[in-house]
Amino acid sequence: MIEIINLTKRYGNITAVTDISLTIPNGQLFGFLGPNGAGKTTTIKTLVGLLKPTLGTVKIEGFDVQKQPLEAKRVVGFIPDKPFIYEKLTGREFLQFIAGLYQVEQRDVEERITQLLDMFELSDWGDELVESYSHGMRQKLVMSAALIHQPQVIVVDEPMVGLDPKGARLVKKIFRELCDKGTTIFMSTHTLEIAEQMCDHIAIIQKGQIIAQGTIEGLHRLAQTTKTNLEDIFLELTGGYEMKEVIEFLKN
Ligand SMILES: Nc1ncnc2c1ncn2[C@@H]1O[C@H](COP(=O)(O)OP(=O)(O)OP(=O)(O)O)[C@@H](O)[C@H]1O
Repeated sequence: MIEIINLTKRYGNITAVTDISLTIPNGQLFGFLGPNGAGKTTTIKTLVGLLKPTLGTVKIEGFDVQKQPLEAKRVVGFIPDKPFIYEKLTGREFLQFIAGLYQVEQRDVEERITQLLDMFELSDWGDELVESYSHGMRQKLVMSAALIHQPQVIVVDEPMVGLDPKGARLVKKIFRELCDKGTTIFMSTHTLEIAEQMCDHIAIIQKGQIIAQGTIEGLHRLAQTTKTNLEDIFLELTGGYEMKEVIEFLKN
């Protein structure tokens, strides 16, 4: 479970996030949808303890991310949009390194790595250096690393950007299976159709404020029946050109 309570984040004079509150229950695949610069990454970095809120509180599985950072970090897996990976390690070595940081029981590490490489279709690449990986393979390796300690909550920034359609469908399947087993996923995206294809519940952020939230059906209804500017926002968010192929593939 994730709780965001009256979160505000300012950078100097710029207010990136203004008083947002959200509760995401266990097992939900939650979509955080908004155009560029809306405040998605700022919220995500606050959620995982990389930024300190100006005001408000963020809790992961009941742990206050500011006051109980170690407890919170133990139960969360973070997949950033611009990940850092050690190029001179093999995929397997990178996962061993991350398992060490999370203090995964030594006797479980190899089995877990084998499972993850298999799950993300990287088994043939586990012993190759990361520097030889494609962008999509790196992304799948970073996702494997975020799952190594079997977190109850996953926070992921724009997971589909840079994946090819096959990779996107694999990630969609893995996320759904994780949620079905009770994992909570908080996922940002700037593409309405990605949110539509993947998420149980969506909140729309614009200029740092939540302007609507609900199921995708509920949001479409709201866009048609009220005098909000939701329709314009939907137009802005609908199918970024670069995502068209991925979206088509996800629909099947
Ligand atoms: N380190 C920073 N210093 C100053 N302003 C920042 C900083 N990081 C973000 N901002 C500003 O805060 C606002 C929200 O940015 P943020 O990166 O959270 O948006 P986003 O929704 O993730 O956008 P994108 O989809 O482009 O990644 C923007 O106006 C941005 O310029």
